[in-house]
Amino acid sequence: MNAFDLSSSPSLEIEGVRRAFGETEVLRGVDLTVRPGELLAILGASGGGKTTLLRLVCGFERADSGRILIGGVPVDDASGRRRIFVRPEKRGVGYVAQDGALFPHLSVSANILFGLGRADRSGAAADRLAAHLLELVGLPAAYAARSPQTLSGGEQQRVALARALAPKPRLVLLDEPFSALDAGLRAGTRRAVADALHQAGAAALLVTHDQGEALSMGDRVGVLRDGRLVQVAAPATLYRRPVDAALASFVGEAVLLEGWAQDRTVRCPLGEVMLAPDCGVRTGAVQLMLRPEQIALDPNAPCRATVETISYYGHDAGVVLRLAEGQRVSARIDGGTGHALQPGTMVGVAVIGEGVAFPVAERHEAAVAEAGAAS
Ligand SMILES: Nc1ncnc2c1ncn2[C@@H]1O[C@H](COP(=O)(O)OP(=O)(O)OP(=O)(O)O)[C@@H](O)[C@H]1O
Repeated sequence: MNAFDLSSSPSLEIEGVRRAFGETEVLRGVDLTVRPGELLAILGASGGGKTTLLRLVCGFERADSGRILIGGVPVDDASGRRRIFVRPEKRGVGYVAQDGALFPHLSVSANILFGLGRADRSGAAADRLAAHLLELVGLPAAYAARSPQTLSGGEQQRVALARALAPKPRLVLLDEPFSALDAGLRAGTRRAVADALHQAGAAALLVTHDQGEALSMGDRVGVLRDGRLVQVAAPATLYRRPVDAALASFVGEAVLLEGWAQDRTVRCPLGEVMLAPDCGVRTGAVQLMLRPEQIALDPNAPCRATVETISYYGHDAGVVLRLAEGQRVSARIDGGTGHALQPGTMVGVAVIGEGVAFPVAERHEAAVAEAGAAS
């Protein structure tokens, strides 16, 4: 077994946690479980309470109510009569900050071993441990003697992860760990960090405002909104089956159209669109949600639209189409086809696959029903 195989490490449980600063309630009842060995990404807007959540788990903040358990052991319990609060250094949690926060006056190796007891920080065993951790995060063992300033930002973040893993924590917390990296370094560093965490078997909670990061790294992704987790699901489920229209737009680009649902189809300005079987929508006024890659240009399609704008990205292109009834929809199409398009061109528009529908509030329902009956 790998010396850093922590797959038996227990998970994190957060139960009904609330935290306010003055009058502002930042977390309003958060419930979450991180399974052993799982990388769970929390996606939320800036100022939404992501860092506060991590600080609560670390023990840098205290919950106003609710409980936090690490490995089944309560570390912060404000739910009962007896207040429990375990100090940060006793929680067995590793932390990777936004900028890595490496000590510039220490070597890479000394940084990695910093969190260990004095006796474990020197000698042949310490050197082997540093080399092993460097290998785990995908860096050459020769980096041990280097100074952090001589490393790229992405390499520094890998060293920060190696440091967080050195004391074999039960849980690693990552607070927007790639936000300071440029796009070129970000993708590779994300992959290296996710691989190292999985190899170490460490459970991890990562917070980010970057949906691409959350979807690509998380085994599951939770969306924090208005102080609550509105959905926690596998990345593909979150993308394909968001629980509401606002979440659909927050997690990727969404095409939202008003329509009327009946018998697993929605009648909308794009024609009749099939609904996913697990959509669970009853007959009535709905907002139909499709993703831009589900909107295809098809000369034979009866639904017609005018090309308004084309954004060419090379491998693909984003096209804004105006339907006959005036609604705008975004399509993501093949780059070559997009390059050949001209604004003002009339095209046929078809839908690929099934949509998801959200019931609209009752006050809209009457108006949409009326429009549906008239068409
Ligand atoms: N110690 C504090 N005292 C008062 N207000 C605080 C404190 N810590 C956080 N807040 C406030 O709580 C809210 C949430 O902050 P937090 O840092 O948790 O958000 P975030 O989602 O991590 O944001 P970002 O993505 O911008 O880092 C903010 O409005 C912030 O100003």
